[in-house]
Amino acid sequence: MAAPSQPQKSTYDVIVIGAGIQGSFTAYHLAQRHKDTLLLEQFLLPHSRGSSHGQSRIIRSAYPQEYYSRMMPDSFRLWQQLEAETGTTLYRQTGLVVLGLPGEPELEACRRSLGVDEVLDAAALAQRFPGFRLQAGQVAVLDSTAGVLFADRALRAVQEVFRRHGGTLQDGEKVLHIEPGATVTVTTTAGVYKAPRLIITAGAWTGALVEQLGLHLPLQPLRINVCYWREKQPGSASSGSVSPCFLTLGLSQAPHGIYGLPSIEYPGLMKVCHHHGSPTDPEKRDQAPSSAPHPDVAVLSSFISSYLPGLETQPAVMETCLYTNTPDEDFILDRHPKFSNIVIGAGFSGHGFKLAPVVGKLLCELSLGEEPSHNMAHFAITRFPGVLAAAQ
Ligand SMILES: Cc1cc2nc3c(=O)[nH]c(=O)nc-3n(C[C@H](O)[C@H](O)[C@H](O)COP(=O)(O)OP(=O)(O)OC[C@H]3O[C@@H](n4cnc5c(N)ncnc54)[C@H](O)[C@@H]3O)c2cc1C
Ligand SMILES: O=C(O)[C@@H]1CCCC=N1
Repeated sequence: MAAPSQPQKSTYDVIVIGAGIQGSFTAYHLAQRHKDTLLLEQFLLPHSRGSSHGQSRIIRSAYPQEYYSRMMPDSFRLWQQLEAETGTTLYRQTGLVVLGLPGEPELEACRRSLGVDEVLDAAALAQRFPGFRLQAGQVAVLDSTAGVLFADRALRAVQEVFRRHGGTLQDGEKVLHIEPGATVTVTTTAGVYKAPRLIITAGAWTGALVEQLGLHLPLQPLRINVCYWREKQPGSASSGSVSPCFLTLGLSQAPHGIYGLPSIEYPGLMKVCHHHGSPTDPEKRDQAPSSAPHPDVAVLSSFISSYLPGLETQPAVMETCLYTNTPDEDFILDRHPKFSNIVIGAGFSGHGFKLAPVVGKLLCELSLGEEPSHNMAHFAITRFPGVLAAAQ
């Protein structure tokens, strides 16, 4: 006979909506500060419907924008802390090469962000990493700190520590309504909860959730094809032990950028993706016909023939994932302009995973009314005009 069910607890110090990597790290920091925290997730965990699933993500210090590169030491430190707390390996150092043209402003900014850097020309790159072929005049900047984060494992680890610190994670429970006020009331498919503070980290669903709070954020969800490409000779081009991650900056063949990771999750298959996708509604992402032409795959095939000749030019595996882009591709980490006890973390624009430990810390600090530990100027909601035009 089932035990009689406990009356459901309904009041917390903080409620966090969305248990992707950003919401989970936010909840982790709150629980470590002894805040009684409820983390709500609409899908049963683990799931592959948002942005944080899959085996791998790039972590790197090289960033064209110094406000991200300055956060990276803190982020590496917090990832290591999570590894120690859970006794799991979450990161493999592989190095990363940034491919571009010498003098190109973003590439030069990346070089500066590294402090000490190493620049390889086509011949030096081919000698060091035989899988890569640069075109004449192009160079590669080497970030030796970079590597691969084991994404699914990391998400499990951070949620495990959150729970260990007394946090409550309820999955399969979708937030339907948010009532602002000194006490915020959150109604889900299963209950009603109250807290003096709310944090929204709902990924591609954030735009719709904050609309009901009178906020129109310029967030564009994109459907991304995650492509894996087979090595012509297994082990030749891209083995995880000898090959770095890469990304392109400012190459005319790939204006949005292309990035890749060595064969780690699927032996013999290298992950190479376009840093762009097609606009989508997260509720309708499965309705895209599978036979639709994939212009990004054509871009990738052409790039692979030129730059990674050891790979076959048709993808062996294709999965999907979501980006949520802002117009400037900078994050949104801010309080609601009218309801200061509601904090929003969104718009990670396809590069937020590596920084999630810091994002979580900043959202926790904002919510608790503390001085944020990094410069927040680039993440303000007010950089977008007219967001409150529809305010209640
Ligand atoms: C293909 C791909 C490659 C990437 N590569 C890199 C990389 O190499 N390096 C890097 O740093 N970053 C990378 N990123 C970006 C990174 O993965 C994302 O920035 C990050 O995962 C965003 O996390 P999130 O928590 O904001 O979103 P999500 O993981 O989508 O989490 C939001 C959660 O909120 C839940 N939710 C939404 N609405 C509700 C509701 N009403 N009620 C309850 N729950 C709700 C959702 O179900 C979801 O689980 C990549 C992203 C993709 C797609
Ligand atoms: O954030 C990252 O490092 C990756 C690679 C470059 C494009 C987006 N994500």
